[in-house]
Amino acid sequence: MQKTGKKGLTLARRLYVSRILGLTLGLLLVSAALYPLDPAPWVWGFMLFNGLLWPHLSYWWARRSAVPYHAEHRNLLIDASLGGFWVVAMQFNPLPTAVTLAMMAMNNVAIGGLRFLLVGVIAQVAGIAVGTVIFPLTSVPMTSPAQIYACLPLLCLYPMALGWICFRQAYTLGRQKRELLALSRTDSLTGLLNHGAWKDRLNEEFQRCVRQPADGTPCGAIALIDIDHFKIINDTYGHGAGDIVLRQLGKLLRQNLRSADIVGRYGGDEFGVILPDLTQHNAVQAMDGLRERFATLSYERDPALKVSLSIGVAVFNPAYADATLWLDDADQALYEAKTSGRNRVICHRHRPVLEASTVSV
Ligand SMILES: Nc1nc2c(ncn2[C@@H]2O[C@H](COP(=O)(O)OP(=O)(O)OP(=O)(O)O)[C@@H](O)[C@H]2O)c(=O)[nH]1
Repeated sequence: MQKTGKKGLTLARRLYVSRILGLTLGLLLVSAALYPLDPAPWVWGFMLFNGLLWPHLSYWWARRSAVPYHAEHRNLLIDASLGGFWVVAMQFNPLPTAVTLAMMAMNNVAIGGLRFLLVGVIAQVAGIAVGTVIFPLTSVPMTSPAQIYACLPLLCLYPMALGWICFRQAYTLGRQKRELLALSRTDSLTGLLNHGAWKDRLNEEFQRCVRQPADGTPCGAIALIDIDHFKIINDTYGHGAGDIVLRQLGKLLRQNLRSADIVGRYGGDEFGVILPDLTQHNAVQAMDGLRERFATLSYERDPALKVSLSIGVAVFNPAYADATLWLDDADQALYEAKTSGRNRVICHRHRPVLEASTVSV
């Protein structure tokens, strides 16, 4: 993340490194091509400025500008036009010319796609036009063996560096995409799966149960958990205290269930749990253990606060056409738990399984 909030600072930093490398190696190539042409001293001076000072000056310029992103686009156009200029100064020496233009094209297409490639070509043509006025063509130079060697470092190292920069960028984007995906599936208050993500897992679990052979092995159960009189808790102790209760319940669920169990915040004060491979008896026992533990929790901020849970459980039934029917049965059991006095676990089939006062399965 950019701490300053300026758009394009990361791009400017990336270009700073690649510009230092590209122009330093380019300096070697241009010097080798210019040397036999015996250019004026100012040409050598300008070449040294372009190769050694321009990378730092352009970075400083981009950092100081209000929008470094735009400044870097301008800098890249200056790079391209200077490239055109040096091509003429080298009297279109074939290999240095081809390497210079190809490396710049690769740079521009990597930074701004085809559109920027085209704009870069126009800038190069402008640089060539200026160069032609200053350096009229006098010969048709051939590339000497020394000049071929002078081209090799740029030819070999620069594509590798640019490839590495692009790889790092793709890697960072991939990581950020994964982080965003995880965030989009997480409930920010409790850190559990959110409604949509939990329902996706329920559908997956339902499909697994449908595929499971009917050999008597239990497929599992789901539970809907609702905090009793949560509205009164909010009204009496404040919304902040209500949030603490929700977080406590999330923590209790995370810490007391198996790693295979899938917990999510279904919405408001309602939580969903998928309990793979458990029998009805075991699922109800696990939920009742949670209910009891939660009822004993105390709250530092509000010592008088006591909170209970109502829980509806439904085991998988092969007759279900889809996961919604499974969920409906758990919801119906939860409704029964609420209407029959709260603070209890009810398993679907309209039969009270566990109550606060009577623990029998
Ligand atoms: N503090 C807090 N409250 C929430 C949040 N999301 C929903 N609520 C509140 O949760 C309460 C849920 O209340 P109801 O659905 O009426 O249920 P209840 O008061 O628990 O009553 P019963 O379920 O019948 O026992 C509402 O007052 C919502 O405003 C949240 O993220 N934080």
